[in-house]
Amino acid sequence: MSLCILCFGNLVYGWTFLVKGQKLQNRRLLKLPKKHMMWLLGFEPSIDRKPQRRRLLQSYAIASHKLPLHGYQVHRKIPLVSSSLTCCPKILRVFKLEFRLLTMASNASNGEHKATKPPPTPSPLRNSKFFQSNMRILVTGGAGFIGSHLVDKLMENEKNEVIVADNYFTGSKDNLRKWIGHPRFELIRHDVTESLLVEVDQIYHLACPASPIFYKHNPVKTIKTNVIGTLNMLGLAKRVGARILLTSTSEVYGDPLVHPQPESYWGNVNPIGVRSCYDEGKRVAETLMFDYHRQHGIEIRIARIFNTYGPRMNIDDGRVVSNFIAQALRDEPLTVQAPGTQTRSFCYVSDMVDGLIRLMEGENTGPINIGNPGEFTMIELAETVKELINPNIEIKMVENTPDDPRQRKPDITNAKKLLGWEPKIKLRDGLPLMEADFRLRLGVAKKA
Ligand SMILES: O=c1ccn([C@@H]2O[C@H](COP(=O)(O)OP(=O)(O)O[C@H]3OC[C@@H](O)[C@H](O)[C@H]3O)[C@@H](O)[C@H]2O)c(=O)[nH]1
Repeated sequence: MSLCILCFGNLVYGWTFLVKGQKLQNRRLLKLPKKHMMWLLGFEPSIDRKPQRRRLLQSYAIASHKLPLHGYQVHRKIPLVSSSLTCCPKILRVFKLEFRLLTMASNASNGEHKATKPPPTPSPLRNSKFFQSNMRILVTGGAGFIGSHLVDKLMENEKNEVIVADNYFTGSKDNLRKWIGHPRFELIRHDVTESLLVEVDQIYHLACPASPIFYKHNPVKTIKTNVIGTLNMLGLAKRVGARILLTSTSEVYGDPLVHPQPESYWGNVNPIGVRSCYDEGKRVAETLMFDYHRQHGIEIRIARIFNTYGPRMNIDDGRVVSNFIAQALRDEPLTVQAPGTQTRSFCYVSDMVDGLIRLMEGENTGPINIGNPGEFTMIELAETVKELINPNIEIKMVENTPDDPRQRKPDITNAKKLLGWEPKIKLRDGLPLMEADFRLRLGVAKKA
């Protein structure tokens, strides 16, 4: 592999990698400190203002003789192996990153899903930030249940700056109160169905109501959020050259006929049902992600999230775990929706966040299932909540809603193999952690 750099004075205008006969080119303005330029060129850069001489003499190219040099002069060859660049680690970092971005276009990133273009050039800001090893990260839906836990984890890294965009439809500022005012944190009231202009390196795109009662409340808005919201975030990723992760859902499998569900299963979804604003919406969002990847080279990641629970879920969120815990604490009957034999697999939120970050940081586009394969019927879940939280409570069978999936369990072979991820927290250990948070928020003390 060899590298050709076009530069003038201490400004680099672009570079070309030659790998196995293939050229990977990028145009990018990069200002390097003089000492780095000297190291690259092997002599001190000088600027000659006369245009012809500028082209012939002072526009230096460092290249293999195999590369067409567009009329630039060859000064020396640099084989791009670590040993030749280790003396200048900052430059090595920039070109390694650049090389990774460019090879993405030529390598198959997900089996047959090949990008036809290299990823868009990251903003100059991102470039300079790599010298400080900083990442500016946008989390849409960051005031929500999973989003706020993700923000906590990202903020633990002192090199991250986090921007949250949330319209507070289901999220709450309260979930982020410990970060408000922090110099590395910014909170914007923003609806993703409108475009957003920010300079970021990574986008975690979570924004969308996730509880069936909320997403069915305004289905047109839900599908707009999934389709227009994802289009807007992909447009942003394209403009600033950011990597984008979509939190898709196990609902893309609909009422699955394959059990457990591997990522290769195409699903069994009702396209005109009451849940389709969400499940079909997320399916379109996945399509958009892959089309932007194939057509524009955008770096994408897709997580298919299975049922998740933990502290900060909305108390009256309507989902089964939050419902059962709130009911148990309020001494109300646990409402099992008929027939009660339908199954779900519940993942504790810290495991979920860990999986999302691994996916973002790794090299696989996905889609990858992130969920806990421990599978329970709703009757079993009610009995567990009763046993752990309130043994005197009644379990009551109530009517179900249309199109409720009868079974759901993730096949996490890919997550284990590709991300080295698997959940650590069992349902019986996670429920008491959520109970403690609900007790605090409901003001219900534990009986002695
Ligand atoms: O009070 C209740 C609430 C729900 N249920 C049952 O519990 C099961 C789970 O329902 P939930 O509302 O918690 O969530 P669902 O599994 O239907 O949807 C979820 O799927 C995965 C995620 O992407 C989403 O967060 C959410 O859409 C359903 O079978 C439902 O009928 C009850 O038995 N009692």
